[in-house]
Amino acid sequence: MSRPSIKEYLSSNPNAVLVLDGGQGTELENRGIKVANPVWSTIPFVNESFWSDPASSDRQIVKEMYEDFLASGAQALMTVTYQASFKSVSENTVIKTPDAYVELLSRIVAFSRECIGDEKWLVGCIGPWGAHNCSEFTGEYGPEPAKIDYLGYFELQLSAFNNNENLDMIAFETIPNFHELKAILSWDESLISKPFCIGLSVHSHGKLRDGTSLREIGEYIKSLGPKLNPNFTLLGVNCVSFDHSHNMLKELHEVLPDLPLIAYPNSGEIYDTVQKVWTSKKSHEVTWDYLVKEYIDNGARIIGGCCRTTPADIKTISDSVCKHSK
Ligand SMILES: C[S+](C)CC[C@H](N)C(=O)O
Ligand SMILES: N[C@@H](CCS)C(=O)O
Ligand SMILES: [Zn+2]
Repeated sequence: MSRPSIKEYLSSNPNAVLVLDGGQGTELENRGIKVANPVWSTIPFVNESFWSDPASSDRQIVKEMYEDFLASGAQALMTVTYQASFKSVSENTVIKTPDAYVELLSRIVAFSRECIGDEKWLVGCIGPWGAHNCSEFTGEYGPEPAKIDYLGYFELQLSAFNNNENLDMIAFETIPNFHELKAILSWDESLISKPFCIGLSVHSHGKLRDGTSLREIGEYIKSLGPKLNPNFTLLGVNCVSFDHSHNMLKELHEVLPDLPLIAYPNSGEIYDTVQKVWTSKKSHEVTWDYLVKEYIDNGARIIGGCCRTTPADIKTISDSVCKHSK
């Protein structure tokens, strides 16, 4: 393998800041793939022609998307598996069995690795429990969120990613509910056996979508002490309001000053979960350059973009990372 472990790289290069790619799902949508369906951005891969037809246009589109993110300066790139839980896939596609599902994930990871080459880090993306019913921007997980079987929901995707050497890190993304976060943080090395990060889904007013304060989350993580899985590598925010994201990072950094952070906000648009479209009201009171500096000043070690951010945004981020990191 020609690349170092991402966790070791971050710890032995304490001033390095890595650039992550942008919102793959919405970027695929920009390029003509219809992602408004129950498995969202994973849709191109569930069609057998993606694998059997070398001239498949979807195959070309995914390849070109990765090429453009790489050309923009991304050093860590994500698999397009946000809504690829076994539940979402088996209930909504022709892929029904655990074996066929694990084979699908293995094909996606191998294809993504082929697209990005051996030098870059590949991050296995896992969306939250709430992705399957579109509650990732509300955190409303029903009357008994503590009783949801989170492990049962994530287990197959997680073990497939743990066992895949093409993946350098696992990212739990857009986590909106404190019970879900606590469940993930309770899993030891036998359940998450490679470096992992967690992106929180935070309201623009600065609380987790379910109302928990970031301070309480930070205090909870501190209270876990040595019980924390040593593979837990970064905490941060993703798919949050562009204009408010730096305040969230600041609050996390204040309570967890030694923990590497990750930040990748969305474009500032709002997702309509019924129509599955983004409102076009993009609000940018600040610039990427301002945000990148604020993120770095507040402990960010990986910076990128989430939904509706494009290769052009990643190029801007990459330039600002060069300018502001030491
Ligand atoms: C806009 S993405 C982050 C989420 C997609 C949503 N779970 C849906 O199914 O429409
Ligand atoms: N990283 C995901 C979206 C998370 S909200 C994707 O773009 O597919
Ligand atoms: Zn997003």
